[in-house]
Amino acid sequence: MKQWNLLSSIEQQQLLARPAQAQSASLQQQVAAIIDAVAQNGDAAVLQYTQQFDCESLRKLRYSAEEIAEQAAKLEPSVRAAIDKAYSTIAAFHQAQKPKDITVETAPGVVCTQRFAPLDAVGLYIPGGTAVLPSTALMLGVPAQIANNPRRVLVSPPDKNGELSPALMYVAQKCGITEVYRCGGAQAIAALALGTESIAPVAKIYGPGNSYVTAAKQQVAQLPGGPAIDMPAGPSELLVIADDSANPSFVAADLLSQAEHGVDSQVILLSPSAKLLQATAEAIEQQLAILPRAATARQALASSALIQTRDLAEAFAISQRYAPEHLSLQFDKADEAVEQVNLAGSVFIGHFTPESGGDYATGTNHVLPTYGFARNYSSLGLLDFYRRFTTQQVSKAGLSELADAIITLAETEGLRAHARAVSIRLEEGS
Ligand SMILES: NC(=O)c1ccc[n+]([C@@H]2O[C@H](COP(=O)([O-])OP(=O)(O)OC[C@H]3O[C@@H](n4cnc5c(N)ncnc54)[C@H](O)[C@@H]3O)[C@@H](O)[C@H]2O)c1
Ligand SMILES: N[C@H](CO)Cc1c[nH]c[nH+]1
Ligand SMILES: [Zn+2]
Repeated sequence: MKQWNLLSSIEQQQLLARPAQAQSASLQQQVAAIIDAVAQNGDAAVLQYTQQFDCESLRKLRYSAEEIAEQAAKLEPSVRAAIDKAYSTIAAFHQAQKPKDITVETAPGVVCTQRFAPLDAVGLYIPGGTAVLPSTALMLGVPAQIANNPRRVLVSPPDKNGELSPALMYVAQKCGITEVYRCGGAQAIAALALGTESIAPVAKIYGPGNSYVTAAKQQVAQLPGGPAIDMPAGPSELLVIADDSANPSFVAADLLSQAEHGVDSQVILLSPSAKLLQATAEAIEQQLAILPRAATARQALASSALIQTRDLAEAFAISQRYAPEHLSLQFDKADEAVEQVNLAGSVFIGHFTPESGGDYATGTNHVLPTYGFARNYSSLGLLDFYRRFTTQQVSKAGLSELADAIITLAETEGLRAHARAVSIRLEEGS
């Protein structure tokens, strides 16, 4: 446990540093080589890497419609019901985000519109290395379905038997996703970006993943004509601000829920109460004793921190500086503090709002910016599945109205042809 105001500014900085990401030059080169191999050899390269990393006996990338239905039918009814419940809350929240076109007459005879068009093809990456995450398929599949993107392509690394889980296939079916491929890692991202014999390229790639996936997304986005990507969504993070009114067992459970994701996850507790910090540390130990992923969580806890602050205001300031993926506020009247701590991917307000609620079923999207990018990137939402574009229509009278401004600005910039495109119309009439 550390006391914030006793630390030097370098120590404070070190305490809030994210675990080093595996973004080394050699990883970048390895990913570039995989992308190149897919560019040269298409499906054969995707298949070869998938055999190497995921399933040696894999022979076929694509799931047919019958195979999707067959896998989905194996799902246990209780999991099916859980997915149905999560689907309905996520759909309700994203449906409400539907954008509206706008039309504005900006000057007499000058009509501008802003319109939204669904992207024609979206690639949804569902991680499958250390854990299979059908919930992530809901977070990407539901908005893509509501936006009505004509092509919705799901890729995910297969298990040792070359299969994707029944839960994942049930989500695909529910979200109307008919293109499903058994491949993950950089090779799947390359296939979505460049296209292969069997996978046509997509306009935008979504979804979290490990360092290979993240590096591949960044590299393909820089190719000429390459796809757009959603955001840097890396290892999970949680920052909790709590005071004496919090229940230490709840706080400990929340911290462990994100620590169990991966060894590079990071969790932070800020509190003015030494008593709460101590009780939470004890509760973490008790809960770790019965946690199946305790080894992973322990490694994540090694680069995590419990920090005593002077008061809640100091905790808010630290949180704003860290800009966590998830921020949990566990103190009375937490709803009144949200405006002061808005630099976070998603905020969990009050004692009965566990972070895992948002991971699965409150309705918000769990694909969120990590690594401090919450400072300048948004949480994933329905709008990310659209392109926004504008139109303008100007009548002759409207052009007369704007002519002076356009011609003067064009001449100020030394762009005579721009000015002429206006004056010629007014001189020559119809
Ligand atoms: N921020 C978010 O919104 C969010 C949501 C869910 C998950 N996550 C994160 O996503 C990540 C998922 O990672 P994962 O590993 O479980 O699954 P993954 O699907 O991202 O990666 C698995 C793939 O990595 C590739 N790979 C593995 N070792 C390789 C090697 N040596 N060389 C080249 N390629 C290799 C393989 O192709 C394999 O299929 C975790 O860090 C998790 O915390 C983040
Ligand atoms: N907490 C993760 C995002 O950081 C999302 C997730 C999926 N399943 C469970 N949790
Ligand atoms: Zn989670």
